[in-house]
Amino acid sequence: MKELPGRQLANFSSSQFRTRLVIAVVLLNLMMAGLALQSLRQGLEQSRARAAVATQNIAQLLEHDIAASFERIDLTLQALVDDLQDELARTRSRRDFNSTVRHHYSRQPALASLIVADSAGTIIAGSNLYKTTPGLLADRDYFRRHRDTPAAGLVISPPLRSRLNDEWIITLSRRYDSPSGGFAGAVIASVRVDHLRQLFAGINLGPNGAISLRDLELGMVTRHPELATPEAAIGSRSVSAQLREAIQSVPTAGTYLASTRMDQIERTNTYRRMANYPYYVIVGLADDDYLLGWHRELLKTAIQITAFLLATLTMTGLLLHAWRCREADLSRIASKEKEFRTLLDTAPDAIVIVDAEGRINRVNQRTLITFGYSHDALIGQPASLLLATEEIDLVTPGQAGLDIDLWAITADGHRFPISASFTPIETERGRMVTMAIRDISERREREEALKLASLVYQAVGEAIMVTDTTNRIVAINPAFTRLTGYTPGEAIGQPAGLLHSGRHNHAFFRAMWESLDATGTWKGEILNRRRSGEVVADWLMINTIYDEEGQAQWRVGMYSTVTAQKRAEETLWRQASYDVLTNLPNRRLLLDRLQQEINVARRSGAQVALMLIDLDRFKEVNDTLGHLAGDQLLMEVAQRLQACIREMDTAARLGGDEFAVILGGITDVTHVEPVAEAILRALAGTYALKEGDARISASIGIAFFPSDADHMEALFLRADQAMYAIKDKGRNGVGYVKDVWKPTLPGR
Ligand SMILES: Nc1nc2c(ncn2[C@@H]2O[C@H](COP(=O)(O)OP(=O)(O)OP(=O)(O)O)[C@@H](O)[C@H]2O)c(=O)[nH]1
Repeated sequence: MKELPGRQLANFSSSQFRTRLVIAVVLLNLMMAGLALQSLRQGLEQSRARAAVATQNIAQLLEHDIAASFERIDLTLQALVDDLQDELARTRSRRDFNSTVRHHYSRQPALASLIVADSAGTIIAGSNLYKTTPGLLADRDYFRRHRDTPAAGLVISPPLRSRLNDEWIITLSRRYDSPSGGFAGAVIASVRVDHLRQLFAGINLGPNGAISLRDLELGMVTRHPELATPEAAIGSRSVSAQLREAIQSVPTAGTYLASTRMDQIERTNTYRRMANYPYYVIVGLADDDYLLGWHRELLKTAIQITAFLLATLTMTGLLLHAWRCREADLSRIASKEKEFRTLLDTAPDAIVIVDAEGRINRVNQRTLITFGYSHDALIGQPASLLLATEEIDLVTPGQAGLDIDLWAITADGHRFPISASFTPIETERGRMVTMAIRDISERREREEALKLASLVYQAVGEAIMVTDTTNRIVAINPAFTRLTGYTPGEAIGQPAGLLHSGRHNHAFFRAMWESLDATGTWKGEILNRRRSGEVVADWLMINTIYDEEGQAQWRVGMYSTVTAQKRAEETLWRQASYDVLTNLPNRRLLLDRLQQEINVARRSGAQVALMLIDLDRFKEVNDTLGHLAGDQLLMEVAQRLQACIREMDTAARLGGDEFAVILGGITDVTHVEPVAEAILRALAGTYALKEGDARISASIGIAFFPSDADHMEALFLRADQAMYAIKDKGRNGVGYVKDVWKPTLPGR
């Protein structure tokens, strides 16, 4: 048989599929994660780039602001210097410059103070109240610089503690000269460091942003936000290594990433050295602030990636489950297909499945063996190829469901009879017809043989009766009707005992059945009763027909009439076996039957009872009523005896006034005594003889085989002894062996 496509699908390795699926899902997830990471990295870089640009812009802006502010202050200082020098040239004397100073100071709101010192460093004019302590500023670096270097120009100090109010300030100062050109003093503008810090505070750099202003030695000038740490103190040169490296490589401006020692916050920083002033402006945006959006993006991406992972895992799980279900289905289909193929191939019939076009779609092994084709040679061929009968139409629906005897033809042209049955089946490929073909050659031969046998059976001269296992008549032939007078209607269904004459005892039939059971045959003479009532001796031969399991199925009895010779033999036999006076079996036949019963009892385990019966004082009958009366009484005794026993039991006359009875097949010895008592009673009744009434009694001795004796002669002896014991006791009674004979087993 060809394999179905389902089997090929089932062969596709499921572990291969699972591995590929898992690899694909893992790769897909890795790809998604890679893309997401790439996008995040780009986002991070863009954010950093934007932060760098923002800090650069702010640093530039601040530089301009501070420079503009310092320039304005310088212009004020220069204007004040001009005014002072003009005044000194004009008056050649020192005068009160306070009004001039305050005039200029009022135009500079950024200034903490504006003061004028003379050549000794003593403040001589000021925007605010000032100390007139002589030489108060003489030790200031910027003052000494102006005094010693006429061309010093604008001098900007590092952060200082104001000697006027102790505030942190930086000073911008210029020298002014006397009309002779000598050093006359300095004008000094103070800017509160805190003022600069407030300038920085006005710029929004986020919660963690920072701006600082440092001098060229990187000493802290001011910082926003303020910190109380030593690193953030004015003058502190504690800066990150990254800043030092960046300034070393590019002193003018640059951007770097670092976390400061003072607050440990990671920032993108831009430093910028001011063009005309000794300061670095450093602007830092905290990563946490400017990456807030990126962090949200990161979270969103992580959620998306996780969702994608879960979705793909779920999909994979569902797919694997579906695959497993499909595999289970395929395996079920494959198993069904295997079952189906096994069924087909082990079927005793050739089975051919024919499609709607009448072409062979599928066949079993038996078809190939029966028709002698190869599988491939049959598939696709018209189904009529197998049939020798042309007119059968396999396709027409009406033909399906049909059982019909046809002729088939093998590959080598051999024709043989078949029984074909057509059954329609609906398949996914449309309606098909299953054709089950059975080779009936043997059946045909058997039928022919039976037909012949039947003819013989009908025509034969011997009477034949067939019985079944229940011993009922199932068939008779015309010769049987001629012989017995029974028609088939009267005989068939009746027990075989229909023919019994009642002349045979139990032992006769038992022997017959034993022979039939052992050998299947029996033959002998049997007294049969005709339909007319006449009893006739027939010669019967019985044979047994067995079924395939060896069990008896039929018994065939053949009857033939007993011939004259057989009749003569029968007469002789009767004379030798029966008592002439009483017509009871004589001693010889009795011994025969006793032996038969003993044989049966040996096999069956039952008991046999032998009764010896002797009439009491019979001589007196002879003596008083005459010998004929004695004969008559003996005949009457015979009849009374027979009336007391069953048909299968035997009553015999041994001679004189001695009789015997055999009771066979005894399973319970207590059943024997009532029979013996009945015989006693029957024989004791009055005998109405021609010569007058007579009364006698009898003495009975009973012995059992095998309990009293293990063979016939001994059995006889024991019964005789039991009988004589009764005679001795006074007659008219029943005696048993056990009463007279104490068993001395085994030598009884
Ligand atoms: N009428 C007739 N008598 C016979 C026949 N055969 C034997 N007898 C007689 O039967 C008698 C048998 O007698 P026994 O059995 O010896 O004695 P009994 O009178 O029966 O006494 P017990 O047996 O001792 O009770 C004898 O007289 C025989 O002659 C027969 O065929 N016909």
